[in-house]
Amino acid sequence: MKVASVQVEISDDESKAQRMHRVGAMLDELEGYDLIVLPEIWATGYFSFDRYEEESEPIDGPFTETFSAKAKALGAYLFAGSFVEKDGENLYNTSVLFDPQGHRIANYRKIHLFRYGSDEGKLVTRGDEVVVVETKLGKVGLATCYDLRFPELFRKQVDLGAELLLVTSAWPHRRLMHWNLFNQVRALENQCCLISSNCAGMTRGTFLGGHSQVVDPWGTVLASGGEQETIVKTEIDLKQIQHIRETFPQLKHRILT
Ligand SMILES: O=C(O)CCC(=O)C(=O)O
Repeated sequence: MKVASVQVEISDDESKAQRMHRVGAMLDELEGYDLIVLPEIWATGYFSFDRYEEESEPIDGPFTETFSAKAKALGAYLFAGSFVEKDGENLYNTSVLFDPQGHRIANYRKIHLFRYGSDEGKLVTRGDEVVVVETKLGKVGLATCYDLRFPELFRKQVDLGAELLLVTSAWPHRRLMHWNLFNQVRALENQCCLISSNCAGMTRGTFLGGHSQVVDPWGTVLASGGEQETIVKTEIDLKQIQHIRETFPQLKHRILT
C-alpha cells in the first residue's frame, strides 16, 4: 500500500486560498497512492489565531468540498488534515478523512487542545469523541498534534480496533525530540502503523518541526521528512500488523484495562 505524507511549509505571506491552491497542485503528483495525509490547520496556519474566526468554515464548506473532489480525482483515501470548523457559535480543530470516491467517512475534533504558548485553548472548543473508522485499508484512528502526548487516546483507538494511526500536526521544532519519540512509541506500544504529517517553515515566530513520518508496528521509522517542505513517500504492509500482534502478542497481555 503506497502512502504519502505531505509536509506543508507555512509562511505568513501566503493566504489560505493561495496555500490551498499550492497544496492542491502538490497532491496532483500523487496519482497511484492509496493514502495521503496532510497536517494540522495548514490552510490558515495553526499559529495564525487572529485568522481563525474569519477563516472558519462549516463541515460542508469550501475546504471539505475541495478535498473531497481531490480524493475522488486521485482515487485515494485522503486525510486532509484539519481546518477551523465553525458549528453554531463554536470553533473546532477538525480533521477530515475522505474515501477514494470523495465521501467524507470521518471527522475528528481535536480532544487535547494545546495551551502552552498557544491561544488554541481560548478560541477552540474541544472535541469529545474518539474516532476510529473502517476502511478498505484497515481500521483507522485519527488524532491531532498534542493528542500524541496522551497514550490513553491511542489505547482507546486500539480497543476500537485501530490498526493504522493517522496524526495531523503543527508541532514546533524546539520539541522535535519529543515528536520523534512519540511517533515511534505510539506505533510500537499499540502495534500499529502510524503516519504523521507535520508542518514545516517559520510562522508567527515559531519554527515548525517537519519530520513527518511513517512508522511500522515494530517502531521502525520507514520514512521521514527533514525540516523543509516535502512529500514523504513509502509503502506499508498492513498484514505486518496482524503478524506482529500474533507472534509478539503484547496487546493480549494487558492486565490493567
Ligand atoms: O505538544 C507539543 O509540544 C506541541 C503541540 C502542538 O503544537 C499542538 O497541539 O498544536
